[in-house]
Amino acid sequence: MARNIGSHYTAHRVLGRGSAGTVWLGEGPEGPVAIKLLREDLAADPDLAERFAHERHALLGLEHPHIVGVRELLVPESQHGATGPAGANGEIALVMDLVRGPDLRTHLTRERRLAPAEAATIVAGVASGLAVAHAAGIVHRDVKPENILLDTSGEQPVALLTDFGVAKLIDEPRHGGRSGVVGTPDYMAPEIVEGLPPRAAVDIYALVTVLYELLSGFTPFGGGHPGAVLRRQVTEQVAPLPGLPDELWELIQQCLAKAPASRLRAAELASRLRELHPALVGLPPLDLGDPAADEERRQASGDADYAGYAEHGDATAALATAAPTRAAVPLVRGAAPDSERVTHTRMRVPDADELAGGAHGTARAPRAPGQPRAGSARNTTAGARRRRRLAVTVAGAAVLAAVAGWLLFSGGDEGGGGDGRGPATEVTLVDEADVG
Ligand SMILES: Nc1ncnc2c1ncn2[C@@H]1O[C@H](COP(=O)(O)OP(=O)(O)OP(=O)(O)O)[C@@H](O)[C@H]1O
Repeated sequence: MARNIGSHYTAHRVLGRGSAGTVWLGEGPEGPVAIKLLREDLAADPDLAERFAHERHALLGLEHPHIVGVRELLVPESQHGATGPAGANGEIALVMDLVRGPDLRTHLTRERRLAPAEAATIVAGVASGLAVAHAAGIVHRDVKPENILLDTSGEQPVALLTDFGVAKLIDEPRHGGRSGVVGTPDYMAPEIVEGLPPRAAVDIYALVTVLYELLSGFTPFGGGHPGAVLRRQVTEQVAPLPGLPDELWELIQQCLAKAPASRLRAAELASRLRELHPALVGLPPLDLGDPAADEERRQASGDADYAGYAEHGDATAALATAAPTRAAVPLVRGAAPDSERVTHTRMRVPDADELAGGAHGTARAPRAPGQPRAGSARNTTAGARRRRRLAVTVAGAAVLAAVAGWLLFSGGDEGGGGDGRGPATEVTLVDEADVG
């Protein structure tokens, strides 16, 4: 049912849901738009509304061919002061350019692996958008395939990064309150796990993790329990992908360096990928085996919905019929899932004995390059439809450091069940719903 958003916009139908809210297909004075309505509990937080209002210029000022433009920001009347228009009914809404096409997750789920030239083009575009944001002092903090949209309305698909600044705004500590770390473990740079403040290099790490995933069909350190994923981010080296040109592989390794300063900057990443592009043209997707799973995945991803995006003449209708393919995935503090298909798991803070107990059971069987990690939800067909994300809320940096230490020294890829002790740290594990 249509609803009014502010005085100029109408939301018609849901395009998709994320952890922070729901994205609607809407209409404004200048035509179709996408409207992201923040969850009610977030919008009701006066501090958060204030932060959004405060960041109005940054959010609205980011303009780049590879960034989804934010046209308007609506915040509750009492909060916005003289900074901009009010959202109706106490809502916080971001009015965005409507992108006519699937997100990169949907595309990758269907294709399983992309040809190196296509992957490089997508990532180079997003990197050039990041370069502009970083130059403006804005770190995205949640780069992942779900936040990269593919505009398929032109001759060539164009990748656009969305959700700029939202993770940061939601994650900022309340006055005198708890600080938090929000993210998606598979894309989380090691320095975040170690409790350092996220700088531009975390976006590079996440984006090149996306590049690796586009090429291989899996993330370098994904699979198993989120705690194990975070531990690998800090301790493991990335496994090589056989068949990649050396220069591309070297670039990937450099950008997945544990030390943030060793990574390329966004503009360098974009230009290096563009320089490499001619050598990548014509290379097929990596052959890492398992064609039966490829076909199953393609069917499970819903060819009919996807085909709708390719109809340039009626892209908006295609968007409408394809939505929503995934359910809410709470990543954020106090997330209240609005889907019945999500689950939560809690992981407690280790006690002193466990922290002192050191490593046990961390050894994993060696994995041939390209082979799925044992126990990896991501790398099974079912796993393609059930993705895991994580919210880590900590009561201060000291607790985060303890958790990081525990992640480093505790064992077991599937461990982490809690017994209710140590409520200071909460890890919320969410299984994303079936996209089929
Ligand atoms: N500007 C847009 N134009 C068209 N569709 C959009 C736009 N922004 C978001 N969407 C659709 O809405 C869905 C939900 O977006 P949203 O940003 O809320 O969540 P997410 O990024 O998938 O998850 P999370 O916020 O939990 O990381 C996206 O997957 C995408 O399909």
